[in-house]
Amino acid sequence: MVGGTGEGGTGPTRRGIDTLGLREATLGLADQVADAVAVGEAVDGLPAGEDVANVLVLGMGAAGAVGDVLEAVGELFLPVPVVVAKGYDAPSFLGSDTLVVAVSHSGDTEEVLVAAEEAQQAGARMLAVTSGGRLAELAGEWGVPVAPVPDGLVASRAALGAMAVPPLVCLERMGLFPGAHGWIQAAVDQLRVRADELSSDRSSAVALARRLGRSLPIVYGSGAVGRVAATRWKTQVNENAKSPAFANVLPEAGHNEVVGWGQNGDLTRQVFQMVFLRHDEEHPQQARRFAALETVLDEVVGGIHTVEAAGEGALAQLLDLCLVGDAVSLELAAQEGVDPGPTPVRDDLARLADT
Ligand SMILES: O=P(O)(O)OC[C@H]1O[C@](O)(CO)[C@@H](O)[C@@H]1O
Repeated sequence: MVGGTGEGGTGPTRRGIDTLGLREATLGLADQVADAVAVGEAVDGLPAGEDVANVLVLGMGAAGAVGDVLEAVGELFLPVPVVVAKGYDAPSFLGSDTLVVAVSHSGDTEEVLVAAEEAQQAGARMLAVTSGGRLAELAGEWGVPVAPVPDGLVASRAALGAMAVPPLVCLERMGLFPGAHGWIQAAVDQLRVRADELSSDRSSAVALARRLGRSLPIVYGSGAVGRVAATRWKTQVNENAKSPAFANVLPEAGHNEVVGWGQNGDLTRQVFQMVFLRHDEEHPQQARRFAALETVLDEVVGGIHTVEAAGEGALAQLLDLCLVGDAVSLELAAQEGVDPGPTPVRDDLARLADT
């Protein structure tokens, strides 16, 4: 369910330009997840699961989001901690009892390659998730198993299922995530239902994008599921709609960020709208806090919208929220006439940093 306050409403929508075909790839998440199960099952030469003390995921941007998903799953289901490293450096606990999952769609993301080399030198057990590039070459040299990302997935940010699911299946095969197949199947079932709804011109994503208009969204989620989904919403709005967006996690934000709301309310009301991501895993006390937050924020933001996850289990609900956010980001792009594919500012940044 998507609901809320604020201006706008449903109506005929423009699909706009989409040179990479991100919309089709995004709405195909259910098939992507289902296909990725077979990829995870086919990975050869997995390291032993015995005595794995921790899991370290290396990834940047959308591949870092894969790490966030694995971290949330770890928090909810795994007997060992999962940590995500989004940068050049691997954490100091890295050792032979660490399972390192190096994720890069292109296989050429510099930070991941540097941290993966460090992991290899530390004698970590490794798995690479990539469609090729230098990471695939290194994996070949090191004898590291690879979960291949299939050709045809247009960008890292449209390959969340293809990159996150094989490691989950591998974790199950290594004895670290019993029941993974069942939770993944529940996610596929829900993603099919959601994609049906989202493909309509009068979908909840179209309606929410219209209400958000040209405001800056601030996305709040709670717990592991809400934290990861809110961050994914933010980054997808950034990358697809090329718009500023922000995310924070409850209950922590209630202890600091929320304290700043109220001052300059005339200004914040013109600029920001809130999106609350709700799910069945949230702490009962959190439900009361969301209601209280609506009262506190009502006067100082342009609108408050609630998106409720559906599906059986935490993984289904997490991916469900991600899919809605992906769709909203694409609708925001369409309604502003923005092509979601190219990311010129990031390309400029990389060029400037390399000169
Ligand atoms: O999965 P990859 O290819 O490592 O890309 C990770 C991130 O880096 C970029 O390719 C470029 O910054 C992003 O599109 C992506 O989110």
